[in-house]
Amino acid sequence: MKNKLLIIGASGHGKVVADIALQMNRWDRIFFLDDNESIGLSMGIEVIGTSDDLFAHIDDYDVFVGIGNNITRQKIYLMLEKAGASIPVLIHPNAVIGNQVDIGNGTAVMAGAVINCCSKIGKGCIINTGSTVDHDNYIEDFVHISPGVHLAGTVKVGKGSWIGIGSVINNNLNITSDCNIGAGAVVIKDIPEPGVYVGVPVRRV
Ligand SMILES: CC(=O)SCCNC(=O)CCNC(=O)[C@H](O)C(C)(C)COP(=O)(O)OP(=O)(O)OC[C@H]1O[C@@H](n2cnc3c(N)ncnc32)[C@H](O)[C@@H]1OP(=O)(O)O
Repeated sequence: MKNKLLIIGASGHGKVVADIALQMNRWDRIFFLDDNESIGLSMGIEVIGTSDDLFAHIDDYDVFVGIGNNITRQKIYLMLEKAGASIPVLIHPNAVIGNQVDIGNGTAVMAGAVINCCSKIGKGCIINTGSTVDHDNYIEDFVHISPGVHLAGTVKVGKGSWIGIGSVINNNLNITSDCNIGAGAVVIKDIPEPGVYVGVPVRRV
């Protein structure tokens, strides 16, 4: 662990990530990188360069990808991992994490999220504000569980899937990789095919 943190992405998601890092009180200094060169400061935190500058900083900083898009976050995360970057886990102090929960590097757990016992969360995930991930879930890498989502017990969510805000997933279900579940959806059966699913119960669109 380094005493400085560099967050890639200074807009919406990156700011929430920075807020968690500040609340964790673990780093002496926090900075952003962002490809929008017009952003000098975000949340009062200095933007010190663009993604082109990333590898110049890798030895001196812990690095976290603060980008909400699953594909972009995965791409940058894998580059960082390959380069040997130190990538922390960020957990808001007001998240609740149960016993025997395993959380991969590069994952952010936002305020009010609850991850119950024996769940495994992959790397580069977002467990967003006020979502609940109940017991024995398996959330693969680069998944986004949006704000207010409820995953019942023993749910599996495949790599890169995005579970939309306020949706509900019944217990003992598998959602495959690269799915996009719409806002407010209810999933009552396995989803074995990648795609976009909306409604109550969900239908593919
Ligand atoms: C902190 C944060 O902000 S985290 C981010 C939180 N945001 C989210 O979770 C966003 C979730 N995204 C959605 O719900 C989106 O609407 C998606 C991804 C499901 C669909 O987006 P698109 O692929 O662009 O689909 P599009 O908008 O063209 O809609 C396709 C059809 O699905 C319907 N539809 C789209 N979303 C929903 C939804 N959530 N519930 C019900 N129907 C929906 C549309 O009305 C449309 O129906 P029609 O063909 O009969 O007219």
